Amino acid sequence: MRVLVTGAFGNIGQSAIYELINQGDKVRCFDIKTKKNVKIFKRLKKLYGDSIEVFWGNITNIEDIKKALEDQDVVVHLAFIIPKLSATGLESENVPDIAYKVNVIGTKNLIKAMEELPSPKKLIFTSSVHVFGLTQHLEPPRKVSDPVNPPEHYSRHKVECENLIKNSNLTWCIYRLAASLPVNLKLDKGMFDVPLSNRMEYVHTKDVGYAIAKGVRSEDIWGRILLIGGGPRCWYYYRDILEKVLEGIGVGMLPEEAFSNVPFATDWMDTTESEELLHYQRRTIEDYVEDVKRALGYKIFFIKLFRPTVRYILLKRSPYYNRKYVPLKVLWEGYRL
Ligand SMILES: O=c1ccn([C@@H]2O[C@H](COP(=O)(O)OP(=O)(O)O[C@H]3O[C@H](CO)[C@@H](O)[C@H](O)[C@H]3O)[C@@H](O)[C@H]2O)c(=O)[nH]1
Repeated sequence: MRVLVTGAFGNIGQSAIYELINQGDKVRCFDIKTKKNVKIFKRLKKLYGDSIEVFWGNITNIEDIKKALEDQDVVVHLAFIIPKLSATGLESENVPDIAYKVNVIGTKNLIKAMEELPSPKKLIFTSSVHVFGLTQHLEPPRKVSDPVNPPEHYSRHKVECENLIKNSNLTWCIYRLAASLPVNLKLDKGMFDVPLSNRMEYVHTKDVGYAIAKGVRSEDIWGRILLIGGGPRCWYYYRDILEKVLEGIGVGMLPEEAFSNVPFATDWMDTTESEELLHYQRRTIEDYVEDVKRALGYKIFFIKLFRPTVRYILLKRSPYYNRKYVPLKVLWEGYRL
């Protein structure tokens, strides 16, 4: 199959490309031409040869999309400005107008361009658990039949896009993703915005890529909204996820007072249907930590060596950590080489 992937060089995009090519599909990547994306494409081209091509373009320009759509069978639409750990370096909540243009107008353009084709194509769109809103007071897990209640620009954009897609004449499937962290993890101050006691389902980016690749070839997913998460064994509190990652890379867990206590829009989800259809739940958070360690390589030695300094720098980035001086005990906690 020929698959057009928008936002191909982001976190989920790169995982999807790998799995699509692995199952024998040809991938056309649609993304903005930045230095970083050009570098990623060069690396992927070396690995995948004729199975991959690129179409540099802007999702806000419908003519770019029309050209990219030629001869494709399925579209996987990932291009979006997300709230945290965004590949673009922009965060939807800081630049809501720019984000709206890319997220909603971009999706509108894509739908319009696809609808104008002689035979409209299939579309997989990645939405997010965020659309359920702040649900910590409700009994988990979230079900697909639960109402949406988007609390921020990003999830309002997702709900608007979901509705546009549902009301289109395309053959569509919507994947609402749980928290899926990139393997090349950057620890930025956004990590402090989630309360440690917040429920959060984890899903490995490679498993999302696998679910997308399986979905492209599936007969059964169309017309459905699927909740895509790691399943009950990946039902965590944010504290568990963060602790595993920070311990794994040698930084060590940071004190509770550095974190927000305003609830965050993540939760556990009922993924029974998606797992039955796609059989994608293959990895756990432990696999992720190993992947992050591998990606960091020798840098882990230096993180461990300079652990108190790294902890100091991180804590000073927290908008919630009000202490003028970070106690030595906090900085040196768990230090060993
Ligand atoms: O105008 C733009 C802005 C962004 N992008 C690309 O979109 C991708 C976004 O990637 P990233 O920021 O790493 O996001 P992901 O973690 O991959 O986000 C995926 O998963 C999210 C849910 O977790 C969804 O909201 C997103 O749509 C989906 O791309 C990148 O390649 C960007 O270059 C564009 O093509 N055009």
